[in-house]
Amino acid sequence: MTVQIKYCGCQSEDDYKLLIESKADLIGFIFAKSKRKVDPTEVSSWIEKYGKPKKLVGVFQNATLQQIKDVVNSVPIDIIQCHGTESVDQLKEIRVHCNKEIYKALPFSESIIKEIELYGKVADGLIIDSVSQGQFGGTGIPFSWEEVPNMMKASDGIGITCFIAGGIKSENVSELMKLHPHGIDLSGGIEENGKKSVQRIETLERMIMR
Ligand SMILES: O=C(O)c1ccccc1N[C@@H]1O[C@H](COP(=O)(O)O)[C@@H](O)[C@H]1O
Repeated sequence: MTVQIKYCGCQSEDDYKLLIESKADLIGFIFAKSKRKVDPTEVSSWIEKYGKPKKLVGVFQNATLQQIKDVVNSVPIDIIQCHGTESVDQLKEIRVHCNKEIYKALPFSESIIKEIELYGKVADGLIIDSVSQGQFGGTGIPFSWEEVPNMMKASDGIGITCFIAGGIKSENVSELMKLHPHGIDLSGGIEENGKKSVQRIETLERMIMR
């Protein structure tokens, strides 16, 4: 199976131009509290200007249904990524009201297989990310990847795509690829001075050889 690539944290018109030309399957925008947070109106203007050749993801963290609806009504995203402590029932409610695919980010922990089995029944995709110093999302720090094969097996068992996130970059992506993740999700690892970097993206994509 070909690995899916998601590049997240698109912050500017220049980032968007670069990412739509990349090998990414998915491009993510952060609508949660973050140094990468973007304004929906600005995002819409980039999409209008350059088109939408990739699937677009909106990232939220414990947002209210109304906050999510406000973004979905103004930006043509395909997927809502819930990157907080949203419950299974909240995901169901978001799906009913927003009519979009739902991805759930799960913090890597000892109970990750149980979490995959629980959330995999309601989400369309899962993202396993690291937690560092209470921060979840955009940490730039990888978790320990030994469990990746078991996580993929558990996700295969329920027929769901599972991405690995957290501190992935060209220097460590080969190690991760040997464990055959369904998808990889990167933000900081393709940035230089807070902007998406063509060199970093090209180097990473050479390592993946997709
Ligand atoms: O990137 C952020 O700033 C962010 C903020 C809040 C929630 C999620 C966020 N990003 C997600 O973090 C991972 C990748 O991060 P990194 O490669 O370690 O920098 C990815 O799932 C993004 O969607």
